[in-house]
Amino acid sequence: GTGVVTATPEQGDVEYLSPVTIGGQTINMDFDSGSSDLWVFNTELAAGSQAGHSNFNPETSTTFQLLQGASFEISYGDGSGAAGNVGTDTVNIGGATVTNQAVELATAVSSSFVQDTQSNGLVGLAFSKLNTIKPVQQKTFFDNAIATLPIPVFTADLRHAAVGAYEFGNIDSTKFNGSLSWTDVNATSGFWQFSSQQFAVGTGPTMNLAGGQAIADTGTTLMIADPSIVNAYYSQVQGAVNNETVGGVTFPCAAQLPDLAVDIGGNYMATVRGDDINFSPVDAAGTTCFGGLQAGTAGGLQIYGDIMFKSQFVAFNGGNNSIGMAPHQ
Ligand SMILES: C[C@H]1CC[C@H](NC(=O)Cn2ccnc2)CC1
Repeated sequence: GTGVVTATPEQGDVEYLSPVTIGGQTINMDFDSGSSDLWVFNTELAAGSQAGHSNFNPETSTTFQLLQGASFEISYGDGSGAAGNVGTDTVNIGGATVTNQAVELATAVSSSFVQDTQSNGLVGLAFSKLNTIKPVQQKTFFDNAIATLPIPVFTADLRHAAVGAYEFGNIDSTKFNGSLSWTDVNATSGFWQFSSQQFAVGTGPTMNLAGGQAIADTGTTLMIADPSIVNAYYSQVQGAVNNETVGGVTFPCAAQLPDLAVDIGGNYMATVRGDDINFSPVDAAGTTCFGGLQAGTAGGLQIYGDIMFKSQFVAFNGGNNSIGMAPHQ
């Protein structure tokens, strides 16, 4: 069958949380198309880490089975991480159900996860080759579910400060304008990766980024692009500065922010709304704002995170390794 769950943004759209039922216990988790582990806060964790969270209890699940000798250890691009043991259980996401899903029970989590009490773990939706379970790597929920889905697809419909949805096995055409533009994905890296070699700032000329590559990453809050794109963009924003203290580009909150169009696989120019590039105030007075578009390393992999998803409905096709995109309706 298909599955559909809400995707509810935390304050400031830092991340989006969706209900996942594990062994009959429903827990709000962060769906991450940039990683491939499903790990959860649980009763094995130290009490101090469990505090404030929903904690899966493997002992009260009648379907949980420990995977003897298996463990996981994952670290994320922002320096956060988790590690622990592994079992299997029935995982149900809005009706899409996998009976023998690897469920990773963290016994250690980094402080940023402990502090974020709205989030109780991640559901990795990148390719299974990135799964960190040892000695035997396990599959993602999507990989396990794909054969039972009417179509081998999941979609992300993320919104600014509003409830959106993740859907498995169905493309809801009422959620986007026009038709989806499809692009082949290079899964070699394990990410939903595509070429992104052109961009345009506002109504300006299309510019080239030779060899540009990007991934679609729902688990990253911002949009991390090549410095050439970031410089071209903020050169059009009065008062934009590279603010070392804050750790990125800031600008006056009243600034007029142009849209940014980025090439998706040579097939489609995805327009990211300027409003969504005004990410958050950095000062109490709300005078100075932090940019949703920030620079990565020159020539490095670009990470199109939630800032892009707020403008674009995205379909991930695991049947033919492609990504479909269209503006939200
Ligand atoms: C090379 C890329 C670097 C950025 C990676 N994204 C994340 O780490 C997103 N995330 C998940 C939990 N906390 C942050 C994806 C790989």
